[in-house]
Amino acid sequence: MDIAAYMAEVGEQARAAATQVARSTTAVRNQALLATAEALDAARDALVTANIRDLENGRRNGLDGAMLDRLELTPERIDTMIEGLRQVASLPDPIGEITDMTFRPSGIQVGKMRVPLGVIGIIYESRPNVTVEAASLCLKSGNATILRGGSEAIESNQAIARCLAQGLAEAGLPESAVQVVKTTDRAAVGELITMPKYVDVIVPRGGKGLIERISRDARVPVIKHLDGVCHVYIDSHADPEKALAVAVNAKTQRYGTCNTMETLLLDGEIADDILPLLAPAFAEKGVELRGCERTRAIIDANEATEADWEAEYLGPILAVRVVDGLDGAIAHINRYSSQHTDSIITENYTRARRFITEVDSSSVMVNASTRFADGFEYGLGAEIGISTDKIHARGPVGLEGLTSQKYVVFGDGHIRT
Ligand SMILES: NC(=O)C1=CN([C@@H]2O[C@H](COP(=O)(O)OP(=O)(O)OC[C@H]3O[C@@H](n4cnc5c(N)ncnc54)[C@H](OP(=O)(O)O)[C@@H]3O)[C@@H](O)[C@H]2O)C=CC1
Ligand SMILES: N[C@@H](CCC(=O)OP(=O)(O)O)C(=O)O
Repeated sequence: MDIAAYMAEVGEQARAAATQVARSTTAVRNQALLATAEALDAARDALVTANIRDLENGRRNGLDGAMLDRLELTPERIDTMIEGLRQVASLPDPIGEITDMTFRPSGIQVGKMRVPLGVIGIIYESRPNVTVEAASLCLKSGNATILRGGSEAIESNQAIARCLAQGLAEAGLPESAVQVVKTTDRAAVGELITMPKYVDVIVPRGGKGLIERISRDARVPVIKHLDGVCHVYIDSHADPEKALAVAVNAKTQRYGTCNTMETLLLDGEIADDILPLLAPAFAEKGVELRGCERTRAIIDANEATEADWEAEYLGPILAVRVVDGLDGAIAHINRYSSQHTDSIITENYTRARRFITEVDSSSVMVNASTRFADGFEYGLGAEIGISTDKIHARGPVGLEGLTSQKYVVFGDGHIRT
């Protein structure tokens, strides 16, 4: 396959489709979402068969249990994808909303209209359900999409792509409004991120390898959805019961997500009291602790090295460090955090305020688990992911994050003097 030619064709078709999607009505886009839900429901057998092929290939290629779990399409996960499409259809349409209308002294009326971004390219992990989530949010917000899922999910994603094409066609929208890249060759990623003529923005969801590639090569604006090296800091004014509950939840509720805690920080003043409570709770869950010297003087833990403070384990391992108060915690977080999500456990109002002001991450929390960093939990209805960028969207990105605003001006033959 000539990858450059193939991707140029995909891009050209997406650009043409974007115009049609942008001018379609809410009802038509909702019809496409609901018809896709029906198509998925009717294609359950085909989806499972395609997914079994992916799982078999994955096993042969040595994928670990966590990766296989993310790859799997169970009947319940197909239900959730179908339900997700229906939920997105029921969300308010952000497109076309005009706000901030004011009359200027000249007599013209100036406001802002919410509009789609155009063509969005999304590069994401081997989780077939993300194909449906990303496609549905982009379509609802009036965009065309080029989806490049993880290579291990290629068969499942192509089966889902057929359902999306069917849903779009039934609503009278071009099938190329959502295209799933047909090749696993990473050269296609290289093309996607260097086609500003056809692609308006790239959303990369992934880890270190993807970060390096995007930072080096992208020539299209990027909204990074990257790794989560998330922290919980237990302050000396923490309520021990809350500290225990939050720390255990932030690490163990789901190991493989970007908002899972990877490093636990404790104020030296309370480490002696809290660590002996935390250690058995983590041991019970099978979490390996890697501690600094001060931690290992209090509890049994393996030795943490510099690499552990930077690590995103995505598994049952936790780095633990005893720090000198809030200053030590903020310094550690701003040095090692990936600016995704960080939380302080404290009953002290002033320290909580300092933490949320001085920690430079997309979500900063007080007495809450980092696992809450999620579009659904924040009330956005759904999310495309969690932006670790500062512009154009930061934190969980829902429909609004996939749009922009343009100025609209109403006159009545007004001229500037
Ligand atoms: N912030 C957020 O919203 C989210 C962040 N993540 C992060 O993703 C990571 C886990 O997912 P994982 O699947 O391991 O991520 P990877 O970065 O390994 O893969 C994600 C996607 O990027 C592609 N990719 C990776 N490296 C390159 C490269 N050098 N050139 C071109 N394409 C590349 C992969 O393609 P291929 O299949 O070819 O490897 C895949 O499609 C974690 O760091 C997690 O925090 C995950 C979900 C959401
Ligand atoms: N916001 C999500 C996590 C983001 C996500 O999808 O991560 P992943 O499971 O690594 O693809 C959640 O809280 O479950």
